[in-house]
Amino acid sequence: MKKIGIACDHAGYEMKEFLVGYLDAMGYEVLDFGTHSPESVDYPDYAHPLAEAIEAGELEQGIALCGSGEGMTMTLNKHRGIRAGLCWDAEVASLIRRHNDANVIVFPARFITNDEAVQMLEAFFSASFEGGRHEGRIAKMPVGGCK
Ligand SMILES: O=C(CO)[C@H](O)[C@H](O)[C@H](O)COP(=O)(O)O
Repeated sequence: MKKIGIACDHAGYEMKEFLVGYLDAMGYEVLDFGTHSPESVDYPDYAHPLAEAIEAGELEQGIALCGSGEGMTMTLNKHRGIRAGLCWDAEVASLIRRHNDANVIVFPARFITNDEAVQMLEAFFSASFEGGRHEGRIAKMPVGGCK
């Protein structure tokens, strides 16, 4: 069974709950890092634990959500072992796997529908890293990281 981590702030809470149900129905084992209510919280408090679990090898991939997706993406990408891509459509969701070997997909929950999120997730899960010319580009990414 494939294990997937998911994290959000209050702005992504409702969509996160929907996606947890969807992933469960699809047979994924879901590790839910919260948040667990619509009460206002700070997205880094949820982004860092998801990133750390991936870096520790507990998970291969994750999903993150906040209002615009930007705060989650910025925070996750401070981790050397994380390549998080903010997605607005299925083609980009596929490309972040195929070209960037992304290990986290991020959704702007206040700007997309649940159906759009599912379409992007399906594209993300069904794509694989193509390697080749993209290998060297990925190798040049890490600079420091805060974590
Ligand atoms: O980090 C963000 C923006 O880059 C997220 O979209 C947050 O969810 C958003 O800032 C939360 O906004 P709120 O007014 O505190 O609900």
